[in-house]
Amino acid sequence: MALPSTLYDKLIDIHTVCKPVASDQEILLYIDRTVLNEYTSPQAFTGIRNASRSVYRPKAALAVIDHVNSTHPKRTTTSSLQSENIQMSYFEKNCSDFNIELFDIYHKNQGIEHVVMPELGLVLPGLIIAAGDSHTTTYGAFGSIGFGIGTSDIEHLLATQTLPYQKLLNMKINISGEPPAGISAKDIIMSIVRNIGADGARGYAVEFTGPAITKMSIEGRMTVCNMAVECGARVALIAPDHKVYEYLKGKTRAPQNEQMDEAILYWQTLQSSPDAIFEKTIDINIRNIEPMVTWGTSPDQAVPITGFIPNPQKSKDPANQKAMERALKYMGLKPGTKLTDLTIDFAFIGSCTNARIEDLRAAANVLKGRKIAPQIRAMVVPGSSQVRQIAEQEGIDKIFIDAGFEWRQSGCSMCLAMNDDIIAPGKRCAPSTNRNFEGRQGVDSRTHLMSPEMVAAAAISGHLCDVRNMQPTHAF
Ligand SMILES: CC(C)[C@H](C(=O)O)[C@@H](O)C(=O)O
Ligand code: SF4
Repeated sequence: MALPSTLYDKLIDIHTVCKPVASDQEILLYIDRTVLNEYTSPQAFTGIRNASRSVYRPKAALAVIDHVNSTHPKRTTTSSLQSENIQMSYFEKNCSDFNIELFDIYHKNQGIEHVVMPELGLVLPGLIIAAGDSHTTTYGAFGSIGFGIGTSDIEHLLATQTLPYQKLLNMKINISGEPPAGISAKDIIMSIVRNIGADGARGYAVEFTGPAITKMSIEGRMTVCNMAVECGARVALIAPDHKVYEYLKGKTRAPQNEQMDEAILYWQTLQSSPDAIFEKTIDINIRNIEPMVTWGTSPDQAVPITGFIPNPQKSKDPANQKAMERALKYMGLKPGTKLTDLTIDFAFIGSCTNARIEDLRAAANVLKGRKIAPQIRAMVVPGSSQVRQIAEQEGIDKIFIDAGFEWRQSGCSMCLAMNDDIIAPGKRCAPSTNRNFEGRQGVDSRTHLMSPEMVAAAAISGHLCDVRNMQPTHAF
């Protein structure tokens, strides 16, 4: 009889090509798929070229332009900056030289890699997907192991379809309780990150379990797994269930017909054994959580919207006290200020955390028939060109435009400001993204992370605001 083991251990086991030898703790792991972007892949391709190697399984890779491209509503050869064009054309050359399928900015499937992969059905339960981007953890929503790798690992992966890998410990985060009305998956993961800290899950593969997860949509689960990396988890996992199978049915790149039936039979076996051992278990009840907002420069520096800017003097840990003081200074904030008193300059709905169609619908529910505050610049950057198209079919673009938002093309955009979507120094932004590091949205920019519904509410009122006080005017 097989030993009890976690889903993570089982998947790593199935993919192990070689066990560690002697004192070396690393195993050699088979990787099923990867997704490449123009920003983290160039050196990997250069390395392969310099060593006269080829890509071992080009069909196991998909390439997407997302990080640096312009999101200007009209896509032309001149809409991006010159440096961006150079990066994009080098990527195009690499993909064509090594036979890798590429979605360039004119392709109907272009978008943020972590939105594109699932929507095509390329993320399947039981797969291991490694990619040059830390938010590859998103794929855990499908019971797939996804993790981020550096550029030399991308080279190794492309050349061999394997990676040397150090196994992680197992952590279970069990989420119980009914979420109160007006609470989204983003609020749940933000409150977990706040609770366990920015490195609370460092060294662990986290499996999320519990009734709140079972009830959550696949999009919500993606948001949770996406942000799990913000508490240090290199792998996030949710055991696949019927919602995953339903989501995948009919997706262009997913198995079709009998192959799908067969796949589901296998996927049903992908569960942690009931008596599996997790090195750490955390129980979180979400019965009382509130919409969350970050006040500082790390995703764990967050408070409920009904709260106040915290006082570093109250922290017992001197290192934390210092970090809080620095964050307050950078953010231009004073302890004791009411969160809802903070006025904003920008509102941004985008990123691989919260720019799927479900997120756009949720924000549009709040915005319909309302106008954003006059001093604010607001933009929606759909997670993918497909999301953009669906939104246009549903008339969501009009709701955003009527409210005063710019309706842009897809990309990472203002999530990390590598193109020309940049927040000016000292300005405050309410985005639906996942990182609020210093300079993340532009030099000296100030970021308050929140859910897309909360971004919509902030854009309307001109300051941080509790979306629960703003009745939706519409429901999709
Ligand atoms: C640019 C890339 C290396 C980075 C990541 O790995 O996550 C980016 O996508 C981010 O979100 O910070
Ligand atoms: S949208 Fe943001 S978090 Fe996601 S891959 Fe792009 S830069 Fe990274």
